[in-house]
Amino acid sequence: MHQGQIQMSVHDFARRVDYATALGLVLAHARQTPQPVTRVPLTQATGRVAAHAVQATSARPPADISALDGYAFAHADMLAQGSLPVDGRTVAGDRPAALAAGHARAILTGARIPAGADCVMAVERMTLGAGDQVAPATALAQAGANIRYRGEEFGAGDVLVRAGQMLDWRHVALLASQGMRDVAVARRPRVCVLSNGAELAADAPGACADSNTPMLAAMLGSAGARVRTCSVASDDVAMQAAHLRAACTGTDVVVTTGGISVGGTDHMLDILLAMGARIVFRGVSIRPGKPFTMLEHDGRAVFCLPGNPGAAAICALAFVQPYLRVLTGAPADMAQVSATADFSADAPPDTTGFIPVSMRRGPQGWHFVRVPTAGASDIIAFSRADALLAASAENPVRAGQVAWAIPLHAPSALA
Ligand SMILES: Nc1nc2c(c(=O)[nH]1)N[C@H]1C(S)=C(S)[C@@H](COP(=O)(O)OP(=O)(O)OC[C@H]3O[C@@H](n4cnc5c(N)ncnc54)[C@H](O)[C@@H]3O)O[C@H]1N2
Ligand code: MOO
Repeated sequence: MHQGQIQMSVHDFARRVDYATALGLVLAHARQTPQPVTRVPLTQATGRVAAHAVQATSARPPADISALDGYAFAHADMLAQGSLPVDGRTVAGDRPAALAAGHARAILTGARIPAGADCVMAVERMTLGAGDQVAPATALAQAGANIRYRGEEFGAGDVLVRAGQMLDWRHVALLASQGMRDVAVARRPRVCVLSNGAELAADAPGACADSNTPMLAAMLGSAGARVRTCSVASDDVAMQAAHLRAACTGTDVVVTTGGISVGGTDHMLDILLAMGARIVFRGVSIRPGKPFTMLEHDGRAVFCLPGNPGAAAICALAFVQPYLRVLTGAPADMAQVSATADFSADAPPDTTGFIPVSMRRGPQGWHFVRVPTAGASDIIAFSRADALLAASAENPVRAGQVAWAIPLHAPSALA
């Protein structure tokens, strides 16, 4: 279909944009479409993005406290008298009475320092003698020793979590230390992944298993999206249109794979245009992934990824993931990794080539090593690689020089 001259001007890739332009358009759209805010319990906050900055409501420690189990006393008294009688015991959670003049106080770790004391020594460094007198068994500690001072970690009003911070156990600990039980976060983007093509039917003569739907659900789900999927094992326009309309219902983002090139069964663009969608860009000068097309439908982003699984993965990593991050208020490129390239690569003019690389630790640090790939349909290259390097005429990869890459997995999975 659409073999005519006029039709081709909409459908072909003559007006494709370059990588930087496409990414800029993707991120600009995300910035003008912020996610609503919701509150989640701290136990469910990992992987969510803080909607606002959170400030400390109280200092930490909230008072001067003992770092040890031992005895608290006035340094000058111990220096003058050599030993001091013990006037009692203070434990964590107490509000201790002031130290009786010329006395020591038994004190436990985390307990408040009684007024009048300015030094703590560990119990194993002191001897307790007749008449409940304590004396240093070793050299007397310095004044101020073994006291954790009020606010030495942070003060009331200090920023504990920045807006846009991806939360994990570190922030959970900080917020819990303030008595907080929940936190305001951006709602998880609701994504529908829709694959299409008659070859996806199990009984098709040349059946092809749908790997794109599970792949993208896994990738975008681990990037924080709430993903639902739909596999349309047909090239029928009416059926695909019905599923695309359903995909748009109740979602923030729609991701399609397949049916976006210029073949006779590539219907995604026509269906979306008929639904009133607007083209943001049609095609990108990247390899693989050239047919990647972005539309906007009723305010939501619709990303049409090529059906070739390797190309679909690259477009999702390079564009959809940053989109989802920015949508939730997180920085777009928080996940880039750098290392020294151990190979050189140029890209054809006006094209950005994506190169899978593995990361190897050498005596001088980490290196990017090229992973062979069969191209746009290749998915095994990704499981042999750790990151994805972008090479262009302006930014060629040069052996011995530092390069930046999009990681394919969490750093803990590095061999
Ligand atoms: N005349 C031109 N033809 C093509 C061009 C071009 O510029 N001019 N671009 C080529 C490029 S580059 C790509 S990439 C493909 C993209 O085509 P589509 O996005 O329309 O994808 P399909 O044709 O539907 O499928 C391509 C390929 O991928 C397999 N596939 C599809 N869906 C899935 C899935 N869910 N899971 C696994 N594999 C899937 C499908 O069987 C095909 O082998 O267009 C070129 N053509
Ligand atoms: O750009 Mo296609 O995605 O190379 O096969």
